[in-house]
Amino acid sequence: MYILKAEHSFDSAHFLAKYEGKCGNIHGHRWKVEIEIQSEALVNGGQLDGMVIDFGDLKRDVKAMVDYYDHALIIQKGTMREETLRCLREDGFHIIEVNFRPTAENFAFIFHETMKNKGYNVKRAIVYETPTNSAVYEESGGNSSGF
Ligand SMILES: Nc1nc2c(c(=O)[nH]1)N=C([C@H](O)[C@H](O)COP(=O)(O)OP(=O)(O)OP(=O)(O)O)CN2
Ligand SMILES: [Zn+2]
Repeated sequence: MYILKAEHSFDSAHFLAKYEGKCGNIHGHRWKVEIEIQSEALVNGGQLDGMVIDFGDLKRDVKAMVDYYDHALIIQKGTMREETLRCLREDGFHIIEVNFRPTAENFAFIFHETMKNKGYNVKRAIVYETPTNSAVYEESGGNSSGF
């Protein structure tokens, strides 16, 4: 089994609604995202000879995915007053509303599914919220579709 890994980071702020403690306040992270893809075989012949896929293509797709969240305030829908949201937006702040609680676990799942939907055979997605805290999502039983 071959496993390729690409990583990219994004900087964004979030808060955990209904969380008792400091993470209930707006705070920022440099989120690091690692995507691993797997393949039993390598390409035979041509430009991709000896590769699973070109690292350049994998890196481009991971970067595009995480760049969407870069330098934004990520808010779970329904956890901030509409008026506050409107004022922040009117003042030019970049707000991204998501329909999940913005935890490392949920981001790991979202990034796994996003890459899978692009056709990659994703082994796992790892999201570091801090240099020492990370969450992993992988499908139980493995996944053998895609690249
Ligand atoms: N299982 C999870 N637990 C927590 C998550 C999460 O995504 N999944 N997230 C948070 C907060 O967002 C928080 O930012 C992380 O908290 P913490 O580990 O306390 O990080 P710090 O590096 O700021 O901790 P210090 O020890 O103060 O340096 C909470 N839990
Ligand atoms: Zn946090």
